Amino acid sequence: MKLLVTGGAGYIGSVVTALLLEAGHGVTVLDSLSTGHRDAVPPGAALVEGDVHGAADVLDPSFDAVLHFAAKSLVGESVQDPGPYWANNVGGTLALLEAMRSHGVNRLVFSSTAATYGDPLSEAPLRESDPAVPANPYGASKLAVDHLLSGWAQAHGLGAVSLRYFNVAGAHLGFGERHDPETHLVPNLLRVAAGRAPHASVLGTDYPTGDGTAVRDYLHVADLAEAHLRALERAEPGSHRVYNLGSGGGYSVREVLAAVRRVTGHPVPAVDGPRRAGDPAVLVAANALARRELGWKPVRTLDQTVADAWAFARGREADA
Ligand SMILES: NC(=O)c1ccc[n+]([C@@H]2O[C@H](COP(=O)([O-])OP(=O)(O)OC[C@H]3O[C@@H](n4cnc5c(N)ncnc54)[C@H](O)[C@@H]3O)[C@@H](O)[C@H]2O)c1
Ligand SMILES: O=c1ccn([C@@H]2O[C@H](COP(=O)(O)OP(=O)(O)O[C@H]3O[C@H](CO)[C@H](O)[C@H](O)[C@H]3O)[C@@H](O)[C@H]2O)c(=O)[nH]1
Repeated sequence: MKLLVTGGAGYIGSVVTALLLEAGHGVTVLDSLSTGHRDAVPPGAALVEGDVHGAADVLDPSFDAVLHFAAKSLVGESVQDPGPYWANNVGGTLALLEAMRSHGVNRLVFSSTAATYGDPLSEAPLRESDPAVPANPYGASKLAVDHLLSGWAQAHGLGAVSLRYFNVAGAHLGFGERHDPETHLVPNLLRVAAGRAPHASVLGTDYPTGDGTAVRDYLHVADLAEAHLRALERAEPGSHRVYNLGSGGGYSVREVLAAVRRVTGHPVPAVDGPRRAGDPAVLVAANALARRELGWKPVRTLDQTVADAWAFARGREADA
C-alpha cells in the first residue's frame, strides 16, 4: 500500500513507519518536527516537513490510506493551555479529513487514547463501551476526533479505526522514545539508571491501590505497532471502529520501578512525592475486542518492554 503517516518523526509514528516499511509498504511521513526528530524518520520513508493543516498539498489519489499520529499529547500542558490542543488535534484532523476527501483517500487509522475515559469510577478493565468522560483537554480533543470520525464515516464513506492506546513504552527496530521534556514513567526511570538524573519521583503514594501508587497498563510499542497493520486491513468504507490497545494487565509505579531495577541492575533511588494533577488511580484495558476483531495479541512482558527501552537509551548514549 502507499501510505501517508502523519507524526512519523515522533516516538510511536517512527516505530510504526519502520514496521510498515518492513512489511513492504511505501510510506510518506508528514511531520512538523515540533516534538519529533528528522533522524527518527526511518530510512526508506520520504519526509515532508509540514503541518497536517497542509495535508491537501501532500496527498494525492494514489495514496491508499493514512495513519494519523500527529498530535499534541501532554496532559498537563493541555490543562494550562488548551487552545493549541483543539487547534492541532481537532482542527488538524478536520483539515486532514477534508484533504483525504478531496483526493478520494478513504481509509484512516487514528491514534486515540485511554485519556478519553477520564477518571473511571471502577478499577475494572476498561471496555470500549464504557463511559468516556475525559478529565483534561487532551483527552477531550481525542474523544472529539473519535466522534468526528464516526460522523465522517457515515456521511462520506470513510473507513476509520480509532486505536485507544494505554501506556506505550519500549523500543523496536532501532526507534524509541526521545521526548524533551520527558514526562513518561519508564524513560524517566531509565534516565536515573543511566546516571542522567539523581533520583526518580514516585508521583502519589496514597492511591487506593495495593501499594498506594497509580496503576497503568504498559504495552510494548512493538505489540502496539503490529495492531496498526491489522487495523489498516480492518478499515471498511462507511464504518468507524474503536479498539483499546493495552496488555490487559496493570502495574503500579512501584512495580515498574522494581522492573527497571531488575533489568538495569541499578538501584534507581526514588523519592516519594505528591500526586500529579489529573492522574487517575487505575487505567487498565479490556482488550478482548481487539483480540477478537483484529486478531491481535500482545505478547511482550513488562521486563522485555523495559529491557528494549533500556537498550535503546544506552544506544543513544553511546552515539552521543
Ligand atoms: N505515548 C503514549 O503512551 C500515547 C498514549 C496514548 C496515545 N498516544 C497518541 O499517539 C500519538 C503519538 O504519540 P507519541 O508519543 O509518538 O508522540 P510524539 O510527540 O513523539 O509524536 C508526535 C509527532 O507528531 C508531530 N506533530 C505534532 N503536531 C503536528 C502537526 N500539527 N502537523 C504535523 N506534525 C505534527 C510531532 O512533531 C511528532 O513527531 C499521539 O497522537 C498521541 O496522542 C500516545
Ligand atoms: O516520573 C514519573 C512519571 C510518571 N509517574 C507516574 O507514572 C504513571 C504513568 O505516567 P506516564 O506519564 O508514564 O503516563 P500517563 O498514564 O500519565 O499517560 C499515558 O496515558 C494517558 C492515558 O491515560 C495518555 O494517553 C498519555 O498520552 C500517555 O502518555 C502515572 O501514575 C504517573 O503519575 C511517576 O510516578 N513518576
